[in-house]
Amino acid sequence: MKLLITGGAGFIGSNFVHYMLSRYPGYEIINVDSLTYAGNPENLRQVENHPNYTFVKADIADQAALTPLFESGIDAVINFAAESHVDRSILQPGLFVHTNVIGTQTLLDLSKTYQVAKYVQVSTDEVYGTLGAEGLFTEETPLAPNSPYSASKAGADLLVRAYYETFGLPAVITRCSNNYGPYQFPEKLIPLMIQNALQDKQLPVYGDGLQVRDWLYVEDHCRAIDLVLHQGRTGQVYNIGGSNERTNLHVVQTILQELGKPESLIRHVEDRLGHDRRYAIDASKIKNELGWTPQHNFEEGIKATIAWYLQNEQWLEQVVSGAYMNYYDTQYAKRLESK
Ligand SMILES: NC(=O)c1ccc[n+]([C@@H]2O[C@H](COP(=O)([O-])OP(=O)(O)OC[C@H]3O[C@@H](n4cnc5c(N)ncnc54)[C@H](O)[C@@H]3O)[C@@H](O)[C@H]2O)c1
Repeated sequence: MKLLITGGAGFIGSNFVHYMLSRYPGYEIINVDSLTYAGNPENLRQVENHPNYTFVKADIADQAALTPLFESGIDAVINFAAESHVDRSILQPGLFVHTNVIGTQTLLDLSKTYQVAKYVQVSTDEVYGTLGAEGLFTEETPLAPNSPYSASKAGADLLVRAYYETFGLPAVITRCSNNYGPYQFPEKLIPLMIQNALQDKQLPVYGDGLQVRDWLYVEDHCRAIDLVLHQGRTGQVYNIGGSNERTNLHVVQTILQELGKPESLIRHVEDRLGHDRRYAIDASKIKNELGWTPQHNFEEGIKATIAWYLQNEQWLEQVVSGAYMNYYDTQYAKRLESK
């Protein structure tokens, strides 16, 4: 089987490339990634010489660059490539429309033209908007995105649906909750807090920190996508979530405890604009239909994640020293000063 994976140099994509090459050594994998600040070739160093792995640096919205890859015969596309950080989408919505909407539409067109057998769109629970204290997102929950990021992902999901309905493209959508684990860029909550705590820097927590997220260890997400790729019914949406609801504050406190650092490092900062209060997933469809179950609970997964960052401090230093991270740090510094 020949797979085109996009965004494979990012957090979830690189975990998926590792997962697939070890689970299906005979599969051929082409990884297309434009290497934005979030894409890091170091994430794939261990597999770069694998005989069945090819890396292609390209923008998923660049049809001319992608056409020869599709001409070479692709069985399935798994689209991870995205601008993925909500805070950045508030600063630069246009970039999110370019990659998440136009990029997806470009992949859909090529998948249609070259008749790929399966197209998997990796989406997010954020397209459903926010929940109150009760309830869960099901696949029937109406889309109500609140950030430019989630709006661009919802736009992509609607295009995928339209290509299935209009052209019969064999497409399927997954909507997953918050992931954590190795290779996550340290602008996202868990690696950012680990990194700051290790350096005895303040840990900026938005608002009261009582926003709830449903955390899933990245390997469990990879296994879910593997099942959807091979067995998921086309035209369907599958929610993926770990039933690990935790407040952001609890997550930060857990990291501090694990690292033996004081809670006095926590600094509450002005809340994110339009910050969703609670996400929680009903994953019964993928569990009942495809037999998926998460294998990692939060307590064990967060320990493994912290251990990985401790063992890979060089990786952390390398990504943090990038210009974009410094730019981003200054945004945080401004927020801290504004309090
Ligand atoms: N991280 C999460 O918790 C989470 C949860 C649910 C769904 N998702 C979705 O999963 C996917 C992967 O998320 P992630 O956290 O790994 O993101 P990430 O930001 O870590 O990685 C994104 C990757 O896409 C690449 N990319 C960006 N723009 C591109 C373009 N125009 N052309 C080609 N490559 C481009 C980047 O270089 C990077 O390697 C995204 O689609 C995201 O919406 C993420």
